[in-house]
Amino acid sequence: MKKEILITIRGVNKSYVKHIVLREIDLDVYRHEFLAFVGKSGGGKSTLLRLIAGLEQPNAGKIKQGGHLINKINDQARMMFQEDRLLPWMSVQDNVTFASKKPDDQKEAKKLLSLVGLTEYANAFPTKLSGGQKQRLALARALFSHPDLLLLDEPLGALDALTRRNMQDLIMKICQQRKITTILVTHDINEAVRMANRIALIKDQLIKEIFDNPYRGIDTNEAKEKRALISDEILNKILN
Ligand SMILES: Nc1ncnc2c1ncn2[C@@H]1O[C@H](COP(=O)(O)OP(=O)(O)OP(=O)(O)O)[C@@H](O)[C@H]1O
Repeated sequence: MKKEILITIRGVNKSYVKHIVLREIDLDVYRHEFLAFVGKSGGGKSTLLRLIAGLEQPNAGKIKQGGHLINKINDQARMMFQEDRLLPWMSVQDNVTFASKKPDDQKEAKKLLSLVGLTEYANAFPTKLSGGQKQRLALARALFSHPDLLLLDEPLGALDALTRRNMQDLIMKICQQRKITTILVTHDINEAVRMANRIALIKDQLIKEIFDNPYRGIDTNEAKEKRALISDEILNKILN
């Protein structure tokens, strides 16, 4: 089956003052894929994500989604961050709908809260939620307007190992079910290799290499071993 391209990035450079963060970035993102960006801290992963989100503009080159130039905030995309960015004065359900009272929005919010396992907290305030529950609510909010593209900037970084793993599974399941193209920035190479079908290594301001990962989301011993090998290879390439 021919893969459909959702996003094209061509010849993108990004600098801050005289500090070059990204250069000569060429990348196609396929519709419905799960792509991860990995690399050293400060290497430009979040910058590339913000460029795709239209929160920043490149100094040179073009980014297009569905053929349209991203030259302002990308309204087809939603982002999730390490911090939950919830609105503490609104109920859990209002955080999903941004306090819209339209019956269809309420219905969709209920569906999303059920999907992320927060139905019983719909009328509570976010302060009642644990860290993991807050990130589940942030996920529900990001999914609210049926985005084509989900941009995840280290959203699981502050969670404990078990909660993190459950969130990884939930995100993978929902993105697959809802056919959402997803790009994840993570420090955790094992997480990238567990979740993504392609992993792009950003190094020396470039996309150095893209690793295909046919073993994502499979929990057999063989798949785990193959993923461990891919993780090792990526780690070696980051370090050398
Ligand atoms: N708004 C900004 N103004 C100036 N410099 C910036 C700005 N945003 C990012 N940078 C710089 O660009 C470089 C890349 O930052 P970026 O956050 O993209 O890296 P990263 O790979 O996501 O890092 P980390 O994994 O630590 O989050 C860093 O040196 C950072 O200091």
